[in-house]
Amino acid sequence: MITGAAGTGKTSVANYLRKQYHMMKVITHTTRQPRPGEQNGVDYFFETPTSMNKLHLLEKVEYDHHLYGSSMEGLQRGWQDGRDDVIVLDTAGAITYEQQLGTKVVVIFLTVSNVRVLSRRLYSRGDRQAAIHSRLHSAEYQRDLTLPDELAGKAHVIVNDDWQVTREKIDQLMAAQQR
Ligand SMILES: Nc1nc2c(ncn2[C@@H]2O[C@H](COP(=O)(O)OP(=O)(O)O)[C@@H](O)[C@H]2O)c(=O)[nH]1
Ligand SMILES: Nc1ncnc2c1ncn2[C@@H]1O[C@H](COP(=O)(O)OP(=O)(O)O)[C@@H](O)[C@H]1O
Repeated sequence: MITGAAGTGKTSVANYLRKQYHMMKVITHTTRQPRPGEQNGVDYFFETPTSMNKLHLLEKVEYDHHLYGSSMEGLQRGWQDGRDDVIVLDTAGAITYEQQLGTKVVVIFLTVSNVRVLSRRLYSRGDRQAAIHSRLHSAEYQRDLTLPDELAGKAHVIVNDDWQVTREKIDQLMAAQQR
């Protein structure tokens, strides 16, 4: 399970785990608009508020004025062929999952040494200026910059300043899990 503020590299780490360790990325649902390059059913299931409300979600949050939630159908895809799942959540969702699944789940909290790099990363990812502004000023983004007390001592904190170093830390974590 990967959590942390916008731009800290959650999606990058999830994609790395998918490619390098053949994990199944859990596709969650959102009412926000797709970003350039995002595909329905790959990055998210893009929903309307009406279609979102019809889903049987395990948990649901509001983040920067949009709804996000995870469904049983999304989670079961990985279980069918015995692969480990990787899911990307805000810290509220991460707390919910950690409390429900306990030791069955490995929690990674991503952060950076200097938060000012985050807006640049969102910009280079192709996010629109207005979306970046709204995101950086949202209460949820501000909250997710800090490891919540509920995850202290449970989450593996990785400072993602340098992608090469982050990859090595993920590899070490994976090796420790397999022991
Ligand atoms: N609790 C919860 N959070 C989710 C879910 N899907 C995505 N998120 C989180 O919602 C937040 C906003 O996601 P997104 O708009 O893709 O922005 P990003 O963090 O900049 O990639 C991120 O913290 C995601 O991890 C979900 O199903 N449940
Ligand atoms: N260590 C890093 N150094 C520079 N850019 C990075 C690093 N890690 C991720 N990125 C880039 O920053 C942007 C945001 O990363 P992303 O994985 O989408 O973050 P999140 O899912 O947490 O919002 C992407 O364009 C990604 O390629």
